[in-house]
Amino acid sequence: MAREKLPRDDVDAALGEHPDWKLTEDGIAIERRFVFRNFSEAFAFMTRVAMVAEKMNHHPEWSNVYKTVEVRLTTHDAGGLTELDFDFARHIDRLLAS
Ligand SMILES: C[C@H](O)[C@H](O)[C@H]1CNC2=NC(N)=NC(=O)C2=N1
Repeated sequence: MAREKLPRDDVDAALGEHPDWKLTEDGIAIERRFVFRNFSEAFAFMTRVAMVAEKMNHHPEWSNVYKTVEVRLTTHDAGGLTELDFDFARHIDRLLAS
């Protein structure tokens, strides 16, 4: 999938399909905060997301404090949001459900 920056209308439409993700202030990324029962579950989630990132060759900007993981998705090569970011968000949301 090309790393083509999405027009704002497409971003808004995609955001509608991913209600748990918010557009960042700078408008070039989407972000979501996950809170788990403990550090171990948070880290297990990060390990699974890392495997998806490697498979997609598309990597998150993220932070972890104890049982909280904050994830920011953007396409560095495009300087903004692409389909890959929303694909990645969908994969991440599915991990939560599994
Ligand atoms: C060379 C390699 O394919 C690129 O640097 C990939 C790696 N992972 C990436 N991750 C993200 N989020 N954006 C990118 O543009 C990107 N590019």
